[in-house]
Amino acid sequence: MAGNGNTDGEFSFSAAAARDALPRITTEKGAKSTTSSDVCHDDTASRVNFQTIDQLHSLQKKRSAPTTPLKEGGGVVMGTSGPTTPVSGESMLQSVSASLASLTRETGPKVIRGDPTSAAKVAHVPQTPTSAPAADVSDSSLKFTHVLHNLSPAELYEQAIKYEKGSFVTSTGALATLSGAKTGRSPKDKRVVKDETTASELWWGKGSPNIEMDEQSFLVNRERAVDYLNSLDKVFVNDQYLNWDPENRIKVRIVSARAYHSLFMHNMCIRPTAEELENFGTPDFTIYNAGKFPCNRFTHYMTSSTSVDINLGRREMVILGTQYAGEMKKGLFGVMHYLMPKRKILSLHSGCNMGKEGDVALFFGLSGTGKTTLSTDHNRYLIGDDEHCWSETGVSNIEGGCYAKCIDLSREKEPDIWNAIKFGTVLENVVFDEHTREVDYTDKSVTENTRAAYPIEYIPNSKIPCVGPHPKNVILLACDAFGVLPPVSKLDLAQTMYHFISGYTALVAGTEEGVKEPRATFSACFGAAFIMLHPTKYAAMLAEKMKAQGATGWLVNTGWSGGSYGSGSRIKLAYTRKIIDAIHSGSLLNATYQKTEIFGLEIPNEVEGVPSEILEPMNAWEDKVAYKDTLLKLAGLFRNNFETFTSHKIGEDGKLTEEILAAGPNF
Ligand SMILES: Nc1ncnc2c1ncn2[C@@H]1O[C@H](COP(=O)(O)OP(=O)(O)O)[C@@H](O)[C@H]1O
Ligand SMILES: C=C(OP(=O)(O)O)C(=O)O
Ligand SMILES: [Ca+2]
Ligand SMILES: [Mn+2]
Repeated sequence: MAGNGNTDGEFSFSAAAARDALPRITTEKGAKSTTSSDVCHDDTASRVNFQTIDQLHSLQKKRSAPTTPLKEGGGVVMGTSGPTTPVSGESMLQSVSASLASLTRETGPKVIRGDPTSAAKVAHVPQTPTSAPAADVSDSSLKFTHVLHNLSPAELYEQAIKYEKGSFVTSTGALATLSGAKTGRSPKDKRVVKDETTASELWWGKGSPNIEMDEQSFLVNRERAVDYLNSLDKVFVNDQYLNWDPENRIKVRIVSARAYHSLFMHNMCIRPTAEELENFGTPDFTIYNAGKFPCNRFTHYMTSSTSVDINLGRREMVILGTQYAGEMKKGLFGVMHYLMPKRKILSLHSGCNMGKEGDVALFFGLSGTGKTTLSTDHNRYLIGDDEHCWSETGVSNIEGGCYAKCIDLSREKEPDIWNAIKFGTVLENVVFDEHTREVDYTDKSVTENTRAAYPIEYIPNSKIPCVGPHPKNVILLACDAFGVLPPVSKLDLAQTMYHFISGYTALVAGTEEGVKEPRATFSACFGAAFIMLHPTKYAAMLAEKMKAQGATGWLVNTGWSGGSYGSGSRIKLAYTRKIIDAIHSGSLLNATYQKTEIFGLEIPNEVEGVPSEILEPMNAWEDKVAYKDTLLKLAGLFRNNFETFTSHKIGEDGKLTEEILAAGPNF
């Protein structure tokens, strides 16, 4: 779309007209105009730039001025009421048309830019002429699919509110949405295409998150998603980037049915500038998100109506039967876990921040252990809350946004996250007052997994670009609902690797009535759901990098103290923050330590601002016998879990492997 040089007559206001859109009230005759007889003078005398209501409305919106001249001339023009984008041109439409092309029919979709409700005619990409016989023409090939390409948050708000039930503006300006039946990820419905290459490269079998599917079944699901998307009046297309490391940036395209999904990815991926969008070209990876439209069980490998399918060969992902937006971000994370190690870059399920002195810390941990909460630290620069890369040159965030849990969110405890929930932020599955639209963050009526997705720059001290030097501290977070792991312990390299490979956390079993027993989870590399290669590959890279950089490992229990869930209590966030402060400042490195029994963890005798009684977990338990029993129980769970890894070597270093095996609990 041309900036101001549009001459095709379909769109009639110039930038200058827009600037002077509303008539100025002039008071030429000074005091005279204030007399009662002249009161209507300005009204009658003022000149207007519009003759009709439609024209008036057309003046309300000023043409977006792209930051660079556009290549394709002024052929594509928006209507007067539909959303606009600063960048378009035929190349984008052609590229989207290719993305949406059917694999089973001769004819591709007719794509057209802009909102279908828009009054004006807009340019479209005609179908590529093919030698298809007339008999192959179907109704689907006769209709247009409108493409809403990289809409702005404001436009996406309007789309969501107009067309998506359950979309509302909250009192702080966030967009409240509902994700439908699925309010969390569906790991059991994840499928990865097993072909000749991936059969040997990826981690398959027991413990692996990669449940296989064949190419044919993938194509069936892909066609299902594409047909569904093409059957809609409009689809949303986001062209964005992953990874702030410019040399290892990936171009992603997300085709989705909902404005909610488009805004979510707008926030979560890296947002291209108008110039970058202009030159975007062909994406490296494409997601077809058909949302609520299900897969079906006549398709091989399908076991439910939800399927999240990754095809690394085709560089595509298909989502059917779930609208949970986290599937998209975590699906792409899986792709990075495949692509980055090939380039000798370690992908990390961790938060990351940096102190004023340039000291970088990583926060590993499973969902709910505190990556987002603890990496968002008012005294430090936020590099990212969830997905990172560690290359030869340092760390980089994969994403452009954060995805915070909102349950029990409070302004006092987490002011930066609280303040990030404003215009542009997607608020999933929260409950709010129907009149004031104030959100009740304690309300779990829809789900316990309420979420806010916001651009990283909504955190005031975010580090843009989101890159930093090599980490100094590697913090492993475990929310131990058994209450036996110390609030903090210092780890040697072998222990760090042991706990990294174990990937332990134990949460209480959600909202089910009467469930008192914590449920232990072991998830290799603190993110088994997302890794693609065998865990030992990532572990070997982490060991090598930590060794080379002299980084220190720490294990921090953000869970229970003084008893298991039910008798003890969760360690106060304020205490955990003090512990983290002491790690960052270096003061904890110089503390005096003692070793715990069984797990052999080095625990400090003192941490500033934390009651010393809780530092040794046994002290905090009244019932010492129960403590010992629980500790042994947990140690047994660790040992069982690690059995699958005892036959694997970590990297080339046989000695390290032995040390790692010896770094587990002794009993
Ligand atoms: N001591 C603590 N340390 C960290 N988080 C805590 C603590 N106590 C309670 N919490 C809560 O636990 C949750 C941690 O979730 P989050 O930071 O989103 O985890 P992740 O990003 O690892 O999934 C937050 O809701 C936080 O308020
Ligand atoms: C989005 C997710 O990440 P986390 O809970 O780690 O923030 C998820 O696991 O679905
Ligand atoms: Ca998080
Ligand atoms: Mn996470």
